[in-house]
Amino acid sequence: MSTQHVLIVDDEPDIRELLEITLGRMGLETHAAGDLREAGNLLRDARFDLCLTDLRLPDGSGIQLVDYIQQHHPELPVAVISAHGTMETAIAALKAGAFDFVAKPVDLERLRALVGSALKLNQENSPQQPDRRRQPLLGNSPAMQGIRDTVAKLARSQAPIYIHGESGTGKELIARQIHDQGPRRTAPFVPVNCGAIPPELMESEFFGHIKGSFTGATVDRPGLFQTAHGGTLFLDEVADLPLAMQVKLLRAIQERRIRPVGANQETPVDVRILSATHKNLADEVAANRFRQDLYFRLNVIELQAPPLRERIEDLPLLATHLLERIASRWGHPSLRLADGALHALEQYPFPGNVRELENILERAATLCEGQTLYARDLRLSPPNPAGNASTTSPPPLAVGEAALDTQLANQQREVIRRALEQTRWNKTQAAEVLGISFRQLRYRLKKLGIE
Ligand SMILES: Nc1ncnc2c1ncn2[C@@H]1O[C@H](COP(=O)(O)OP(=O)(O)OP(=O)(O)O)[C@@H](O)[C@H]1O
Repeated sequence: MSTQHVLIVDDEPDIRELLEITLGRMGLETHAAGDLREAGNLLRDARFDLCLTDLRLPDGSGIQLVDYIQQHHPELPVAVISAHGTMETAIAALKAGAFDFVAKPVDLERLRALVGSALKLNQENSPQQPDRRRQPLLGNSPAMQGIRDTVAKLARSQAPIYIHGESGTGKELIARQIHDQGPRRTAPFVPVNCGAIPPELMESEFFGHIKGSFTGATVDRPGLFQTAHGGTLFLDEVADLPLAMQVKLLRAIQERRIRPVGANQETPVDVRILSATHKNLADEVAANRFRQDLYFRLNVIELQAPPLRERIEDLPLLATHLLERIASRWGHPSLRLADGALHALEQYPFPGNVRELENILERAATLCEGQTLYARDLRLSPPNPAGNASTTSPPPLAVGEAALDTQLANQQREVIRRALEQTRWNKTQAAEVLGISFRQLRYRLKKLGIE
């Protein structure tokens, strides 16, 4: 691989030297500039793979350089070095498009991790491995196209992103895309439903614990931060975090260090934080249920996931895609929607958004006869304005009881397995996802013969 070039912009010779030595040891070629003007000249004359800039320069601010690079060299990742206590400027730099920041005094381990991630960005152009497990973010509505463009941009940065949107609008899918398209994609994406962890276990879930730290801690156990090291931690339903945990989380994010329960030492962690909730986080702050300082740290960049009813033009594409998924999961031949059924769906408000669409189609696929789903198979709750659709529907079902039972059992098995996989086999969380109690889940696992 050819040598990679890094532009270092800092007016302090000591820091420049430290950076040049550290990066040189990583096999990188460094070029240094003492101010904005010199940096501009170097950027015009040579090609760089990364730029590291101080925020305070003799002839201007590092944010100006971030802006300049965004405009003239959008492919070049730029990270800023901020003096301690200027967190707000560092956040402003992230908003301007810097991909990350490192605080002074520079922690060399952290610097090396940052440089490593930045240089992976340049390999982005290599063709992506097709990955069948990756779900695309579907929809050609202007709103969805906008989200895909923003995701592509945000994936390159390390800035915390807060995704706001109603339940089932695809917030987790968006977070996954940000992870999958960024330099951290080979490391884990760890989703956590903050509302599903019992408060007394929260600290140990997030930070891990060491053997003997409390009754039941029989082995050392890593927490979510350690599991996500090098990757992304997605805090879903972040508004549900208890206040005591919010303080600890803020500290972990700020210091980029955690202390496992019962440990004497802190451990450095390198995790990008994405978060989401269907609640209005600003309202939660106003009601003193969410800490303002944590809100500012999480909400550096906000993304809105639009409700399905506001981009109903995406429905045919989504429905086709979801039906393909259902058919292939069940080993069915392809399924299709009758025109009347599509029309009925287009009139429906979808309070549960894409997830609800998926559930409606899955249920309809169980109930329908043959390969076509008709309006009445959908069982939409409000009065169906496409009432005339029934005239185009076939006669009532003639499926035998036993066959229906088997289909329903298969469907349940499938949905439960998905919930378990999604929650990394955490039965308490899986029960929550499924909207049933833990006992009910245990009962069903036994009944359906799932181990
Ligand atoms: N644009 C989309 N394209 C394809 N599938 C989508 C899209 N949006 C959502 N989905 C699908 O809808 C389901 C719900 O999405 P997801 O879990 O990301 O929503 P969410 O907003 O995180 O939900 P919740 O608020 O309940 O946590 C998933 O199966 C997801 O794959």
